[in-house]
Amino acid sequence: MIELHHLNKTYQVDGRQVTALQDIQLQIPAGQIFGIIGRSGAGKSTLLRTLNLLERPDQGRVLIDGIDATALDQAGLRTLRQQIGMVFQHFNLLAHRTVAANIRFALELAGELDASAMAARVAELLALVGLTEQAQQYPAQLSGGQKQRVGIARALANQPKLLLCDEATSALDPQTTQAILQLLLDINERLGLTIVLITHEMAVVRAICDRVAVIDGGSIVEQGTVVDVFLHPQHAASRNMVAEDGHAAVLDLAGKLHSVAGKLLRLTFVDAATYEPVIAEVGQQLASPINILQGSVGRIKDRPYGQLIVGLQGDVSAAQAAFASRGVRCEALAA
Ligand SMILES: Nc1ncnc2c1ncn2[C@@H]1O[C@H](COP(=O)(O)OP(=O)(O)OP(=O)(O)O)[C@@H](O)[C@H]1O
Repeated sequence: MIELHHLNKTYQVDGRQVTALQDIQLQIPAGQIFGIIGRSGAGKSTLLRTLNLLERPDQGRVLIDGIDATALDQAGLRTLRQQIGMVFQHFNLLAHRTVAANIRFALELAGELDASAMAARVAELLALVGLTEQAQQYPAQLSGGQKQRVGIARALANQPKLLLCDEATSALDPQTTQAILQLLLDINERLGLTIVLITHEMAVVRAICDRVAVIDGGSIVEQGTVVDVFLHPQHAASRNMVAEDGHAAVLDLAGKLHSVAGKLLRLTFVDAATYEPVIAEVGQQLASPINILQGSVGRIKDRPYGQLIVGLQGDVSAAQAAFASRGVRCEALAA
């Protein structure tokens, strides 16, 4: 478990103060994939770097499994950092070392294994990220996705309990992004390690995260499960992020449907309800037609969801009760 308590960070730029982090309060459960999403300049990198104290907060505490990282001496910090791997947007590989030697470098720095143990560990890591065949190639001979696989293998070399990902897929095309996200998901499930990632894309959060915090202007403006934040964003910054992931219509439609007769409802289906003929059943039960006006379906991590705006001629409370009894959230919207 990682706990951030009242973190503040200000930079001095040309004699003026730039607030990068403002009273950050976060709890990141062990074993989860936790996303921090925000626009450029929101404070994501600064926040991520406070987790391994690459950036020291001006105020506040960073607790990792109950240990206050901000109070550690240099030796304590070195030990802590060995338990934290980091993956970078631009890979940060050593150009003159082969793939295997790039991964081995992390083991050499830790200095805990002899040569044969290092070779065995490197082979294991290459297999984990699917690069056994490329072991003797140099970074310049690799695709972006392969470079990031090396970056991930290197970050995992010393068996960290926490992996920090700094826009790990932002330099990759959409297909490669999906492959790298699946690799991170696989690693999280197989090794049980906690992953904290920063991104400016809700699609990344939706694909693999369990929980998400939205950062805006250096403050956390919203946090929760991805299902809650994605389907019911409360803050304007979160709504914009969701909208950019192609979910705008359902979120913003309500105000544009003045001409529709009846009441407007937003229905949210998650998991099993997604596959049931709920609309038809409720329409029959209430003996009033339900008119589908707009909709969106997809997946949040491994969970199917659907969100519909419907028009209803009948009684809203009865409809809400009927939908609730079938596991569907139903909100009345102001038309
Ligand atoms: N070393 C620094 N010196 C001065 N100002 C900084 C420094 N690092 C960050 N900042 C400022 O702090 C604020 C937050 O920056 P940060 O890099 O954390 O944001 P970000 O959300 O990661 O942005 P991006 O997605 O563009 O990387 C910005 O206003 C930035 O200009």
